[in-house]
Amino acid sequence: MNIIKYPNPSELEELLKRPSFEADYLESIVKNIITRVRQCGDQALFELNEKFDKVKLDTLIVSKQEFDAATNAVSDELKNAIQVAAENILKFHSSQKRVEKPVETSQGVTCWRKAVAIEKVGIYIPGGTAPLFSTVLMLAIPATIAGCSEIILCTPPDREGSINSAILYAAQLTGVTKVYKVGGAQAIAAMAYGTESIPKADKIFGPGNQYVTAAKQMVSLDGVAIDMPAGPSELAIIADASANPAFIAADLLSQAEHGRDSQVILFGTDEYLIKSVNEEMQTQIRDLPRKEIAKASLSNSKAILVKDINEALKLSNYYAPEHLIIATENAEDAAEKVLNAGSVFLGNYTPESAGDYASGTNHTLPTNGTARAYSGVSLDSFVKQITFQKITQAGIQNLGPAIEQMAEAEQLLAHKRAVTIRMA
Ligand SMILES: NC(=O)c1ccc[n+]([C@@H]2O[C@H](COP(=O)([O-])OP(=O)(O)OC[C@H]3O[C@@H](n4cnc5c(N)ncnc54)[C@H](O)[C@@H]3O)[C@@H](O)[C@H]2O)c1
Ligand SMILES: N[C@H](CO)Cc1c[nH]c[nH+]1
Ligand SMILES: [Zn+2]
Repeated sequence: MNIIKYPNPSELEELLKRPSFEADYLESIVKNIITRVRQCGDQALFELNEKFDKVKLDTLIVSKQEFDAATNAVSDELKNAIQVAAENILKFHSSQKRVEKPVETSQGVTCWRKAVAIEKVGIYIPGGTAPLFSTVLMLAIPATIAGCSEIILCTPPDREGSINSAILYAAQLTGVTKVYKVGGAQAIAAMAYGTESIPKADKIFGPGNQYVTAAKQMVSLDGVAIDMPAGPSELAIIADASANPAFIAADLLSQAEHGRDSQVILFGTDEYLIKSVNEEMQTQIRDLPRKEIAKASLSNSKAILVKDINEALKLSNYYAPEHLIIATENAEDAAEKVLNAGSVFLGNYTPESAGDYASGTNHTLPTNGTARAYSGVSLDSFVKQITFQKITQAGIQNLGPAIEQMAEAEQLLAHKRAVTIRMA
């Protein structure tokens, strides 16, 4: 990783730039894909599967036999691990349920709010470079807790036309209704507009590469809701001399191995630590099967020497990482000053991989600086909050004059009459 010492504020924008495709190029490719799916439905999906995933299919839906075979193919050890993760994700997301009490805002006027599940949700499970079955748990478990009645899933097939067994096992375990063999921007378009085989969803969830993320953003302009832009993985680490360089190197590599366009940033207060982390990474990368991917993403990454923890926090808040590890003395104190991040990991024994798989928090998180305003997926993502109100006859006498005044001032006299007629 490139080491940068004490950067000037004027250099920050360039220094902390994310790797990305040229926007016009990405937009034109994704727009074409969406248009083809809207015009030709399943036929376009079959053609795009051939073009991008090199597989010729004659049906998109996963059959019962395929689900059964997948359940048999997953080892007991992996099933047990999935169970541990699923229980923690269930516990953490169930704790997010809350019931609000009705409020009498004025005498005779009662208002309340109720969370109601989004009926049809579409979840995208990445499968281009790695089959992310953990993402099935992260999306389908909160959808099930919320009570969504239809949970459909799209994921790219391999060259034999199969879906990874653990993805199918996790889908079955968590109540996914149907699974379809299609990936990329075409899967997002199919769930947004519907095709002969794939039903239209009310909201689309899930991470993916830049094509998937751009497609989600484009279809969201057309009435379908999306969770957030959850693109290529990112990790920032704030570390001081108390951090363990081998742990830090392992964490940086863990996100670098996701994809060539992943990015990892180390903000260190100690030059010796930064050097040791770099050396450790060179050793640890050697036996990684995905070392070429990790190397490519490390070329987009940086280690930045800063004067102190406050400076590191300032830069991290500016960068707004998807994940932030704080490996410093008194990490909890530093955490109080985090303003922008998707998910934060504190201390020396909290690897980011814990949140990716099994601690309970959600790993579908905002990237590309959108953590400045977006939250990661949670139970709230799968419900809409509907407000209700009930006004008694005495209540309308009480509140009516204020409404009449305001309606008259806005020159909306039919609004005024709807109140006056009840007060007579
Ligand atoms: N932010 C998060 O919460 C989060 C969580 C998990 C994973 N991720 C990220 O998700 C991404 C997964 O990416 P992936 O590529 O492995 O899988 P993916 O499933 O997102 O994308 C694969 C699909 O991309 C399409 N595609 C490939 N090349 C194309 C091209 N030239 N033109 C048009 N479409 C093309 C293909 O249809 C293929 O099916 C990684 O970047 C990872 O870092 C993010
Ligand atoms: N780190 C990814 C989110 O950026 C999530 C993930 C899934 N599997 C492994 N990691
Ligand atoms: Zn990960």
